[in-house]
Amino acid sequence: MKILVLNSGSSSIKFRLFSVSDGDWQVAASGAVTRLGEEGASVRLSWSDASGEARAREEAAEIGSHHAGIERIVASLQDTGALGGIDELGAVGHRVVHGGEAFHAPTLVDDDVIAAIRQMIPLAPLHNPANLDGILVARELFPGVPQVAVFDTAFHQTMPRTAYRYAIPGYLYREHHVRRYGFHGTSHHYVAKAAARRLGKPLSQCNLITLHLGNGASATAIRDGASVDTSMGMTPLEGLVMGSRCGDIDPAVHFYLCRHLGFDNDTLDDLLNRQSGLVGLCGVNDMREVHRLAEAGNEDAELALGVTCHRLRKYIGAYAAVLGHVDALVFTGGIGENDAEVRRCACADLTQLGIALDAEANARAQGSLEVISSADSRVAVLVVPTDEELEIGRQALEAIDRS
Ligand SMILES: Nc1ncnc2c1ncn2[C@@H]1O[C@H](COP(=O)(O)OP(=O)(O)O)[C@@H](O)[C@H]1O
Ligand SMILES: CC(=O)OP(=O)(O)O
Ligand SMILES: [Mg+2]
Repeated sequence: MKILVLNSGSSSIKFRLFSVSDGDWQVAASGAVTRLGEEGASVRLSWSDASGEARAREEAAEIGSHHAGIERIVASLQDTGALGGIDELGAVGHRVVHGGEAFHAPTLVDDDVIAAIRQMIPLAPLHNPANLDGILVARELFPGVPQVAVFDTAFHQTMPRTAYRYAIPGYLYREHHVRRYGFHGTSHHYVAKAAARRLGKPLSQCNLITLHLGNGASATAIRDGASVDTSMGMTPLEGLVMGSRCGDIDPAVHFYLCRHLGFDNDTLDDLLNRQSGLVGLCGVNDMREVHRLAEAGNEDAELALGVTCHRLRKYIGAYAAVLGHVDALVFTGGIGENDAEVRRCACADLTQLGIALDAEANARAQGSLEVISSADSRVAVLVVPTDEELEIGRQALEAIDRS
Protein backbone atom coordinates (compact mmCIF):
# COMPACT_ATOMS: atom_id res chain seq x y z
CA MET A 1 0.00 0.00 0.00
CA LYS A 2 1.13 3.58 -0.65
CA ILE A 3 0.60 6.52 1.71
CA LEU A 4 1.02 10.07 0.41
CA VAL A 5 1.89 12.83 2.87
CA LEU A 6 1.29 16.45 1.90
CA ASN A 7 2.64 19.48 3.77
CA SER A 8 0.94 22.23 1.91
CA GLY A 9 2.26 25.73 2.66
CA SER A 10 1.46 29.13 1.21
CA SER A 11 4.31 29.10 -1.31
CA SER A 12 5.38 25.44 -1.35
CA ILE A 13 3.95 21.93 -1.21
CA LYS A 14 6.26 19.33 0.30
CA PHE A 15 5.35 15.69 -0.28
CA ARG A 16 6.50 12.18 0.55
CA LEU A 17 5.19 8.93 -0.85
CA PHE A 18 5.64 5.86 1.36
CA SER A 19 5.42 2.23 0.43
CA VAL A 20 4.12 0.31 3.43
CA SER A 21 4.13 -3.43 3.85
CA ASP A 22 3.95 -5.43 7.10
CA GLY A 23 4.73 -2.35 9.21
CA ASP A 24 7.82 -1.53 7.14
CA TRP A 25 7.85 2.02 5.77
CA GLN A 26 9.99 2.74 2.72
CA VAL A 27 10.21 6.13 1.01
CA ALA A 28 9.06 5.56 -2.58
CA ALA A 29 9.50 9.22 -3.56
CA SER A 30 9.76 12.66 -2.03
CA GLY A 31 10.05 16.24 -3.16
CA ALA A 32 8.45 19.65 -3.26
CA VAL A 33 6.79 22.21 -5.43
CA THR A 34 8.44 25.51 -4.60
CA ARG A 35 7.73 29.16 -5.40
CA LEU A 36 4.09 28.31 -5.95
CA GLY A 37 2.30 31.12 -7.77
CA GLU A 38 5.58 32.96 -8.44
CA GLU A 39 7.96 33.15 -11.32
CA GLY A 40 10.55 30.37 -11.16
CA ALA A 41 8.21 27.76 -9.70
CA SER A 42 9.60 24.24 -9.93
CA VAL A 43 8.86 20.62 -9.05
CA ARG A 44 11.62 18.63 -7.34
CA LEU A 45 11.33 14.87 -7.13
CA SER A 46 13.63 12.16 -5.73
CA TRP A 47 12.80 8.49 -6.14
CA SER A 48 14.36 5.08 -6.54
CA ASP A 49 14.07 3.54 -9.99
CA ALA A 50 13.19 -0.09 -10.71
CA SER A 51 16.79 -1.22 -10.05
CA GLY A 52 16.77 0.61 -6.70
CA GLU A 53 19.06 3.39 -7.88
CA ALA A 54 18.45 6.87 -6.40
CA ARG A 55 17.21 9.31 -9.03
CA ALA A 56 16.33 12.99 -8.84
CA ARG A 57 15.06 15.66 -11.15
CA GLU A 58 13.90 19.24 -10.99
CA GLU A 59 11.64 20.81 -13.59
CA ALA A 60 10.68 24.43 -13.95
CA ALA A 61 6.94 24.77 -14.44
CA GLU A 62 4.27 27.40 -14.31
CA ILE A 63 2.29 26.42 -11.24
CA GLY A 64 -0.20 28.99 -10.12
CA SER A 65 -2.32 27.16 -7.56
CA HIS A 66 -2.36 24.30 -5.07
CA HIS A 67 -4.63 22.49 -7.51
CA ALA A 68 -2.06 22.72 -10.29
CA GLY A 69 0.75 21.89 -7.86
CA ILE A 70 -0.81 18.69 -6.53
CA GLU A 71 -1.87 17.62 -10.03
CA ARG A 72 1.71 18.08 -11.09
CA ILE A 73 3.03 16.05 -8.14
CA VAL A 74 0.71 13.16 -9.00
CA ALA A 75 1.68 13.32 -12.67
CA SER A 76 5.39 13.21 -11.73
CA LEU A 77 4.86 10.33 -9.31
CA GLN A 78 3.07 8.33 -12.01
CA ASP A 79 5.50 9.33 -14.72
CA THR A 80 8.49 8.01 -12.75
CA GLY A 81 6.64 4.85 -11.78
CA ALA A 82 6.79 5.69 -8.04
CA LEU A 83 3.00 5.52 -8.01
CA GLY A 84 1.27 3.02 -10.28
CA GLY A 85 -2.18 4.54 -9.99
CA ILE A 86 -4.37 6.40 -7.56
CA ASP A 87 -5.99 3.11 -6.52
CA GLU A 88 -2.65 2.19 -4.88
CA LEU A 89 -3.14 4.97 -2.34
CA GLY A 90 -4.35 3.75 1.05
CA ALA A 91 -4.52 7.26 2.50
CA VAL A 92 -3.34 10.83 2.15
CA GLY A 93 -2.03 12.44 5.35
CA HIS A 94 -2.10 16.22 5.60
CA ARG A 95 -0.18 18.50 7.93
CA VAL A 96 -2.62 20.98 9.44
CA VAL A 97 -0.99 23.61 11.62
CA HIS A 98 -3.91 24.80 13.76
CA GLY A 99 -6.51 22.44 15.18
CA GLY A 100 -7.53 24.68 18.09
CA GLU A 101 -9.14 22.77 20.95
CA ALA A 102 -11.24 20.67 18.60
CA PHE A 103 -8.59 18.10 17.64
CA HIS A 104 -6.51 15.98 20.02
CA ALA A 105 -5.59 13.29 17.52
CA PRO A 106 -5.25 12.66 13.79
CA THR A 107 -8.70 12.85 12.24
CA LEU A 108 -10.36 11.41 9.16
CA VAL A 109 -11.47 14.35 7.03
CA ASP A 110 -15.17 14.91 6.38
CA ASP A 111 -17.23 18.05 5.76
CA ASP A 112 -17.39 18.87 9.49
CA VAL A 113 -13.62 18.59 9.86
CA ILE A 114 -13.15 20.87 6.86
CA ALA A 115 -15.54 23.41 8.39
CA ALA A 116 -13.63 23.26 11.71
CA ILE A 117 -10.25 23.79 10.00
CA ARG A 118 -11.77 26.71 8.12
CA GLN A 119 -13.01 28.21 11.40
CA MET A 120 -9.44 28.11 12.73
CA ILE A 121 -8.08 30.29 9.88
CA PRO A 122 -8.10 33.53 11.92
CA LEU A 123 -5.84 31.79 14.47
CA ALA A 124 -3.31 30.67 11.84
CA PRO A 125 -3.70 32.92 8.81
CA LEU A 126 -0.24 32.04 7.45
CA HIS A 127 -0.71 28.27 7.57
CA ASN A 128 -4.31 26.97 7.70
CA PRO A 129 -5.60 28.36 4.37
CA ALA A 130 -2.87 26.51 2.43
CA ASN A 131 -3.31 23.33 4.53
CA LEU A 132 -7.02 23.44 3.73
CA ASP A 133 -6.39 23.99 0.03
CA GLY A 134 -4.25 20.85 0.02
CA ILE A 135 -7.08 18.84 1.60
CA LEU A 136 -9.74 20.16 -0.76
CA VAL A 137 -7.65 19.48 -3.85
CA ALA A 138 -6.68 16.00 -2.64
CA ARG A 139 -10.37 15.16 -1.99
CA GLU A 140 -11.14 16.14 -5.55
CA LEU A 141 -8.15 14.43 -7.21
CA PHE A 142 -8.28 11.23 -5.14
CA PRO A 143 -11.98 10.42 -4.78
CA GLY A 144 -12.58 7.55 -2.39
CA VAL A 145 -9.09 7.73 -0.82
CA PRO A 146 -9.29 8.52 2.93
CA GLN A 147 -7.80 11.91 3.83
CA VAL A 148 -6.41 12.34 7.34
CA ALA A 149 -5.61 15.66 9.00
CA VAL A 150 -2.65 15.57 11.41
CA PHE A 151 -2.49 18.68 13.58
CA ASP A 152 0.60 20.52 14.86
CA THR A 153 -1.42 21.53 17.91
CA ALA A 154 -2.76 18.07 18.86
CA PHE A 155 0.21 16.85 20.93
CA HIS A 156 0.02 19.97 23.12
CA GLN A 157 -3.64 19.50 24.03
CA THR A 158 -2.44 17.81 27.25
CA MET A 159 -1.05 21.12 28.59
CA PRO A 160 -2.65 22.12 31.90
CA ARG A 161 -4.60 25.35 31.87
CA THR A 162 -1.98 26.98 34.10
CA ALA A 163 0.36 26.68 31.10
CA TYR A 164 -2.08 27.47 28.30
CA ARG A 165 -4.05 30.38 29.73
CA TYR A 166 -2.79 33.94 29.26
CA ALA A 167 -3.23 36.28 32.22
CA ILE A 168 -5.93 38.32 30.47
CA PRO A 169 -9.70 38.51 31.12
CA GLY A 170 -11.34 35.11 30.99
CA TYR A 171 -14.03 35.96 28.44
CA LEU A 172 -11.30 36.30 25.81
CA TYR A 173 -10.58 32.61 26.31
CA ARG A 174 -14.16 31.44 26.78
CA GLU A 175 -15.75 33.42 23.96
CA HIS A 176 -12.82 34.11 21.61
CA HIS A 177 -10.48 31.10 22.09
CA VAL A 178 -7.49 33.27 23.04
CA ARG A 179 -5.07 30.85 24.73
CA ARG A 180 -1.76 29.18 24.08
CA TYR A 181 -1.99 26.16 21.73
CA GLY A 182 1.60 25.31 20.76
CA PHE A 183 2.84 23.95 17.42
CA HIS A 184 5.35 21.52 15.86
CA GLY A 185 3.58 18.86 17.96
CA THR A 186 4.14 16.15 15.35
CA SER A 187 7.88 16.75 15.52
CA HIS A 188 8.07 17.03 19.33
CA HIS A 189 6.10 13.79 19.63
CA TYR A 190 8.21 11.95 17.04
CA VAL A 191 11.58 12.88 18.61
CA ALA A 192 10.20 12.19 22.11
CA LYS A 193 9.33 8.62 21.06
CA ALA A 194 12.78 8.16 19.48
CA ALA A 195 14.49 9.57 22.61
CA ALA A 196 12.49 7.22 24.86
CA ARG A 197 13.60 4.25 22.77
CA ARG A 198 17.22 5.41 23.11
CA LEU A 199 16.81 5.84 26.88
CA GLY A 200 15.34 2.32 27.03
CA LYS A 201 12.12 3.38 28.82
CA PRO A 202 8.50 3.73 27.74
CA LEU A 203 7.72 7.31 26.70
CA SER A 204 5.08 7.40 29.46
CA GLN A 205 7.95 7.28 31.97
CA CYS A 206 10.11 9.98 30.37
CA ASN A 207 10.52 13.65 31.28
CA LEU A 208 12.02 15.49 28.33
CA ILE A 209 12.81 18.95 27.05
CA THR A 210 12.59 18.88 23.26
CA LEU A 211 13.96 21.74 21.13
CA HIS A 212 12.68 21.88 17.53
CA LEU A 213 14.99 24.41 15.87
CA GLY A 214 14.18 24.91 12.18
CA ASN A 215 12.94 28.03 10.40
CA GLY A 216 10.19 28.04 12.99
CA ALA A 217 11.47 27.02 16.43
CA SER A 218 9.85 25.83 19.63
CA ALA A 219 10.70 24.18 22.95
CA THR A 220 8.44 21.69 24.74
CA ALA A 221 8.40 20.37 28.31
CA ILE A 222 7.21 16.75 28.33
CA ARG A 223 6.22 15.06 31.60
CA ASP A 224 5.53 11.31 31.60
CA GLY A 225 5.35 11.44 27.81
CA ALA A 226 2.81 14.28 27.57
CA SER A 227 3.33 17.93 26.63
CA VAL A 228 2.91 20.12 29.73
CA ASP A 229 4.27 23.38 28.33
CA THR A 230 5.55 24.70 25.03
CA SER A 231 7.03 27.97 23.86
CA MET A 232 4.70 28.82 20.97
CA GLY A 233 1.39 30.40 21.89
CA MET A 234 -1.93 31.19 20.25
CA THR A 235 0.07 31.46 17.03
CA PRO A 236 3.57 30.26 16.03
CA LEU A 237 5.02 33.68 16.87
CA GLU A 238 5.67 33.35 20.61
CA GLY A 239 8.78 31.88 22.19
CA LEU A 240 12.23 31.27 20.73
CA VAL A 241 14.09 33.45 18.23
CA MET A 242 13.29 32.12 14.73
CA GLY A 243 14.44 32.71 11.15
CA SER A 244 12.15 35.68 10.65
CA ARG A 245 9.88 35.67 13.75
CA CYS A 246 10.71 37.58 16.93
CA GLY A 247 9.45 35.10 19.52
CA ASP A 248 8.82 36.55 22.99
CA ILE A 249 8.36 40.31 23.03
CA ASP A 250 6.71 42.81 25.37
CA PRO A 251 3.24 43.45 23.83
CA ALA A 252 3.63 47.12 24.78
CA VAL A 253 6.18 47.39 21.95
CA HIS A 254 3.14 47.10 19.65
CA PHE A 255 1.34 50.08 21.21
CA TYR A 256 4.53 52.09 21.05
CA LEU A 257 5.06 51.30 17.36
CA CYS A 258 1.43 52.15 16.56
CA ARG A 259 1.27 55.36 18.58
CA HIS A 260 4.68 56.76 17.79
CA LEU A 261 5.72 55.27 14.45
CA GLY A 262 2.34 54.93 12.70
CA PHE A 263 2.39 51.12 12.40
CA ASP A 264 -0.93 49.37 11.74
CA ASN A 265 -1.95 45.70 12.09
CA ASP A 266 -0.58 44.63 8.73
CA THR A 267 2.79 46.35 9.11
CA LEU A 268 3.11 44.96 12.65
CA ASP A 269 2.26 41.46 11.45
CA ASP A 270 4.84 41.72 8.70
CA LEU A 271 7.45 43.19 11.06
CA LEU A 272 7.11 40.53 13.75
CA ASN A 273 6.45 37.45 11.55
CA ARG A 274 8.66 38.18 8.55
CA GLN A 275 11.18 40.93 9.30
CA SER A 276 12.30 39.91 12.78
CA GLY A 277 14.21 37.02 14.35
CA LEU A 278 17.58 36.34 12.70
CA VAL A 279 16.60 38.46 9.67
CA GLY A 280 15.76 41.40 11.89
CA LEU A 281 18.92 41.14 13.94
CA CYS A 282 21.42 40.55 11.14
CA GLY A 283 19.70 40.59 7.74
CA VAL A 284 19.73 36.85 6.90
CA ASN A 285 17.39 34.07 8.05
CA ASP A 286 19.46 31.01 7.26
CA MET A 287 21.53 29.95 10.27
CA ARG A 288 24.43 28.81 8.10
CA GLU A 289 24.62 32.34 6.65
CA VAL A 290 24.50 33.81 10.15
CA HIS A 291 27.57 31.73 11.08
CA ARG A 292 29.41 32.75 7.91
CA LEU A 293 28.80 36.43 8.68
CA ALA A 294 29.77 36.03 12.35
CA GLU A 295 32.98 34.24 11.40
CA ALA A 296 33.81 37.16 9.10
CA GLY A 297 33.48 39.48 12.11
CA ASN A 298 29.98 40.82 11.49
CA GLU A 299 28.81 42.08 14.89
CA ASP A 300 25.09 41.93 14.05
CA ALA A 301 25.45 38.25 13.21
CA GLU A 302 27.34 37.63 16.47
CA LEU A 303 24.51 39.37 18.32
CA ALA A 304 21.89 37.30 16.47
CA LEU A 305 23.64 34.10 17.62
CA GLY A 306 23.93 35.48 21.13
CA VAL A 307 20.24 36.42 21.41
CA THR A 308 19.18 33.06 19.95
CA CYS A 309 21.28 31.05 22.41
CA HIS A 310 20.39 33.25 25.41
CA ARG A 311 16.67 32.65 24.69
CA LEU A 312 17.28 28.91 24.34
CA ARG A 313 19.07 28.77 27.69
CA LYS A 314 16.20 30.63 29.37
CA TYR A 315 13.70 28.07 28.09
CA ILE A 316 15.89 25.12 29.07
CA GLY A 317 16.11 26.56 32.60
CA ALA A 318 12.40 27.34 32.73
CA TYR A 319 11.39 23.85 31.58
CA ALA A 320 13.85 22.20 33.97
CA ALA A 321 11.93 24.07 36.70
CA VAL A 322 8.54 23.07 35.22
CA LEU A 323 9.54 19.39 35.12
CA GLY A 324 11.63 19.10 38.28
CA HIS A 325 13.36 16.01 36.99
CA VAL A 326 14.64 15.82 33.39
CA ASP A 327 15.72 12.55 31.74
CA ALA A 328 16.87 14.08 28.45
CA LEU A 329 17.27 17.28 26.50
CA VAL A 330 16.64 16.70 22.78
CA PHE A 331 17.82 18.81 19.85
CA THR A 332 16.07 18.50 16.48
CA GLY A 333 15.18 20.49 13.31
CA GLY A 334 17.69 21.79 10.74
CA ILE A 335 19.60 23.79 13.35
CA GLY A 336 19.19 21.36 16.25
CA GLU A 337 20.42 18.43 14.15
CA ASN A 338 23.34 20.14 12.46
CA ASP A 339 24.55 23.14 14.40
CA ALA A 340 27.08 22.04 17.04
CA GLU A 341 27.91 25.65 17.92
CA VAL A 342 24.31 26.55 18.81
CA ARG A 343 24.03 23.34 20.87
CA ARG A 344 27.31 24.12 22.66
CA CYS A 345 26.27 27.66 23.42
CA ALA A 346 22.75 26.66 24.55
CA CYS A 347 24.17 24.07 27.00
CA ALA A 348 27.26 25.94 28.25
CA ASP A 349 27.57 26.25 32.06
CA LEU A 350 24.36 24.35 32.77
CA THR A 351 26.07 21.82 35.07
CA GLN A 352 23.92 23.12 37.97
CA LEU A 353 20.95 21.77 35.99
CA GLY A 354 22.77 18.47 35.45
CA ILE A 355 23.48 19.24 31.78
CA ALA A 356 27.03 18.74 30.46
CA LEU A 357 28.06 18.09 26.86
CA ASP A 358 30.81 15.87 25.55
CA ALA A 359 32.52 18.44 23.33
CA GLU A 360 33.76 15.91 20.80
CA ALA A 361 30.50 14.00 20.56
CA ASN A 362 28.69 17.31 20.09
CA ALA A 363 31.07 18.46 17.37
CA ARG A 364 30.69 15.14 15.53
CA ALA A 365 26.89 14.83 15.73
CA GLN A 366 25.20 15.76 12.51
CA GLY A 367 21.93 14.50 11.17
CA SER A 368 21.77 11.16 12.99
CA LEU A 369 20.63 10.06 16.45
CA GLU A 370 23.54 10.65 18.85
CA VAL A 371 24.07 11.04 22.57
CA ILE A 372 26.16 14.19 23.04
CA SER A 373 26.20 14.50 26.83
CA SER A 374 29.30 13.64 28.85
CA ALA A 375 29.43 10.47 30.96
CA ASP A 376 28.81 12.47 34.19
CA SER A 377 25.86 14.51 32.82
CA ARG A 378 22.76 13.78 34.95
CA VAL A 379 20.56 14.71 31.98
CA ALA A 380 21.16 12.85 28.70
CA VAL A 381 21.53 15.27 25.79
CA LEU A 382 20.49 13.81 22.44
CA VAL A 383 20.47 14.87 18.81
CA VAL A 384 17.45 13.24 17.16
CA PRO A 385 16.62 13.84 13.49
CA THR A 386 12.96 14.65 13.18
CA ASP A 387 10.74 13.17 10.49
CA GLU A 388 7.41 14.94 10.44
CA GLU A 389 6.35 13.32 7.17
CA LEU A 390 6.91 9.78 8.48
CA GLU A 391 5.03 10.63 11.68
CA ILE A 392 2.13 12.12 9.67
CA GLY A 393 2.06 9.02 7.45
CA ARG A 394 2.04 6.66 10.45
CA GLN A 395 -0.62 8.65 12.26
CA ALA A 396 -2.75 8.75 9.10
CA LEU A 397 -2.63 4.97 8.87
CA GLU A 398 -3.43 4.61 12.59
CA ALA A 399 -6.44 6.92 12.19
CA ILE A 400 -7.76 4.75 9.36
CA ASP A 401 -7.17 1.54 11.30
CA ARG A 402 -9.09 3.05 14.24
CA SER A 403 -12.04 4.20 12.12
N1 LIG B 1 24.65 22.31 8.73
C1 LIG B 1 23.88 23.26 9.28
N2 LIG B 1 24.39 24.10 10.21
C2 LIG B 1 23.62 25.08 10.75
N3 LIG B 1 22.35 25.30 10.43
C3 LIG B 1 21.81 24.48 9.51
C4 LIG B 1 22.52 23.43 8.89
N4 LIG B 1 21.70 22.81 8.02
C5 LIG B 1 20.49 23.46 8.10
N5 LIG B 1 20.57 24.45 8.99
C6 LIG B 1 19.55 25.44 9.34
O1 LIG B 1 18.31 24.85 9.62
C7 LIG B 1 17.28 25.83 9.35
C8 LIG B 1 16.16 25.19 8.58
O2 LIG B 1 15.68 24.11 9.33
P1 LIG B 1 14.55 23.13 8.77
O3 LIG B 1 14.17 22.25 9.92
O4 LIG B 1 15.02 22.50 7.53
O5 LIG B 1 13.44 24.20 8.46
P2 LIG B 1 11.88 24.13 8.21
O6 LIG B 1 11.29 24.70 9.46
O7 LIG B 1 11.65 24.98 7.01
O8 LIG B 1 11.52 22.67 8.00
C9 LIG B 1 17.94 26.98 8.62
O9 LIG B 1 18.20 28.05 9.50
C10 LIG B 1 19.26 26.35 8.19
O10 LIG B 1 20.28 27.31 8.08
C1 LIG C 1 4.03 26.16 13.06
C2 LIG C 1 5.32 26.54 12.45
O1 LIG C 1 6.02 27.40 12.93
O2 LIG C 1 5.67 25.84 11.37
P1 LIG C 1 6.99 26.06 10.49
O3 LIG C 1 8.16 25.80 11.40
O4 LIG C 1 6.82 25.01 9.43
O5 LIG C 1 6.93 27.46 9.99
MG1 LIG D 1 10.45 21.79 9.40
